[in-house]
Amino acid sequence: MYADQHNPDKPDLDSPERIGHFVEAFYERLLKDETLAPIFLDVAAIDIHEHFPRIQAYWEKLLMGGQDYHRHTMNIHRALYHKRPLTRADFDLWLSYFTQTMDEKFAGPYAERAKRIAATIADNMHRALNGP
Ligand code: HEM
Repeated sequence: MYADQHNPDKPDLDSPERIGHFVEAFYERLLKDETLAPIFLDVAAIDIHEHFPRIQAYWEKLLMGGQDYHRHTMNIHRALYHKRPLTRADFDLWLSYFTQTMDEKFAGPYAERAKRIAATIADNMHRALNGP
C-alpha cells in the first residue's frame, strides 16, 4: 500500500501548484470516460474555468488547511443526484480515476492521505444519497 511512498521520482501532493496539476490530470481522465463525462458536461454543464479552481481549493482545504473553499459540496451533489442518480458503480469509477491519477503522478504521505480521504468521502456521499 505504501510501496510508492518514498519513490524519489514522484513528488508528493504537498503544494497548491501540485494540487492544481493533479486536478487537471484527474479531470483529463474523468472527462474522457463515457459514463462520467456526460454528468459533468451535459447534466451539470460545468464551466471548467470555474470548476477547476474550486476543486483545487477544496483539496487545499482538506490537505493543507486552505481557507478558500466555503461551499456545500454535499448539497451540490444532492442537487446533481436529483437530475442523474449517482450509483455505487459511478463512485467506484470516480475513485478508480482518482487513485490511478494519484499513483501515476504523486507519491508520499499527502498523496496517501488524499486517496484515503477521497475513498471515505465517496463512501459517505454514496450512502448519504442512496441510503445504507
Ligand atoms: C460518482 C462520483 C461523482 C460524480 C459523478 C461527481 C460529479 C460532480 C459534478 C458534475 C460536479 C459539478 C456540480 C455543479 O457544478 O453543479 C461536482 C462538483 C464537485 N465535486 Fe463531485 N462528483 C462525484 C464525487 C465526488 C467526491 C467523492 C468528491 C469529494 C471527495 C467530490 C467533490 C466535488 C467538489 C469539491 C465539487 C465542487 C462543488 C462546488 O461547486 O463547490 N465529488 N461533482
